[in-house]
Amino acid sequence: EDWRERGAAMSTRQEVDSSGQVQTRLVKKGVKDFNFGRTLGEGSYSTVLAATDRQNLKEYAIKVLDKRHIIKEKKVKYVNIERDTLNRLTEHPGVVRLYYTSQDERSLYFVLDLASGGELLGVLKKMGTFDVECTQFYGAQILDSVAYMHSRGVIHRDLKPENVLLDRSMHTKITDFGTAKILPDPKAHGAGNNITPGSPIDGAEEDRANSFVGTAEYVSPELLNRSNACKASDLWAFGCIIYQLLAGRPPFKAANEYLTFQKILNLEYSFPDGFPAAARDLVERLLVLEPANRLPVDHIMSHEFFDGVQWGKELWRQKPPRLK
Ligand SMILES: Nc1ncnc2c1ncn2[C@@H]1O[C@H](COP(=O)(O)OP(=O)(O)OP(=O)(O)O)[C@@H](O)[C@H]1O
Ligand SMILES: O=C(O)C[C@H](Cc1nc2cc(Cl)cc(Cl)c2[nH]1)c1ccc(Cl)cc1
Repeated sequence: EDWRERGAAMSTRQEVDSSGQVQTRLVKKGVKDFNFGRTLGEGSYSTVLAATDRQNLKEYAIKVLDKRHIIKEKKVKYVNIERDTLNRLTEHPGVVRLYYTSQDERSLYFVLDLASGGELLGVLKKMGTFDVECTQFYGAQILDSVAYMHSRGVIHRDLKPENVLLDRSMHTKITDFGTAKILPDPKAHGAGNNITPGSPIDGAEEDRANSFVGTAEYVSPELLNRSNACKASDLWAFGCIIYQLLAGRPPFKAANEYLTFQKILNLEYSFPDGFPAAARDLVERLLVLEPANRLPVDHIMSHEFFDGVQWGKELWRQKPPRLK
């Protein structure tokens, strides 16, 4: 049955019922069904541990959050947005998959895909810069994943090499959806309020979640001009990432956030000598102040810079180019 396919989330228990019959019950897995391993990393409100499912020996990443800390730091909204967003994005190889959530009296748990290759940022720092072939491949995987998110009505709002993880075969897995925006579903008119059941939030927290601004170097001008993020905001960040993979540094970087924001609003950046022409043309069509004038996803996919890239399933089956 389908629960076997979703094996990660369910396990069976043998129980004797009132008439003495042995019953096989389907129970949702708890964290006690896992052997916890090494710490993969720490966030401001979370610890991520490698864990092995004792039953099927599969490896996962489990993100553990302390309930008291989440509530004290007023992050309940973010945790529930992360859960709601990940629950909408389960059908793409380029997005970290959430198998299920769990909780006990002290903690919340996200049981996620394990991305054991670390962050793209780490690989880039080790390499210095990527060559065109690697930038094409990793750029294409990130773009394919962003296209999927947008098709599911999700804007990431904090795309950056730090949030692009790598799995064991060095394919990308985008993570960190706590600050994502879920666009109102055009079909479901007035379907209830948008408060997730079981999440005590107040208006101030709601406003904070909406007024979120991403990481300085990748934030789009419209977000700095106090207007809301749109899908094109993720494409601005994508342009910054393509530039950074080839140049080894993001296009807008200054001594402090305020000066970085000024550079963004004045579109103050330049290309290093030798920056490949096709990549330059693509970046120039993405780092555009007016969101509506940025290249849309399908035009990016057919841009000269991505000539030769096989989009769709093939992109996720092929061996990544060796990082040299
Ligand atoms: N699915 C995963 N597989 C492997 N490592 C992961 C996974 N998810 C997160 N990590 C690593 O664990 C660390 C903490 O991630 P987490 O999402 O908890 O916090 P963060 O978003 O990095 O930090 P902050 O909450 O301050 O933004 C990160 O450095 C990340 O590289
Ligand atoms: O079971 C679900 O999926 C819904 C719950 C909702 C939920 N219960 C919470 C309790 C606390 Cl104390 C804090 C938050 Cl953010 C809480 N969010 C939940 C549990 C675990 C996680 Cl990681 C996210 C959301």
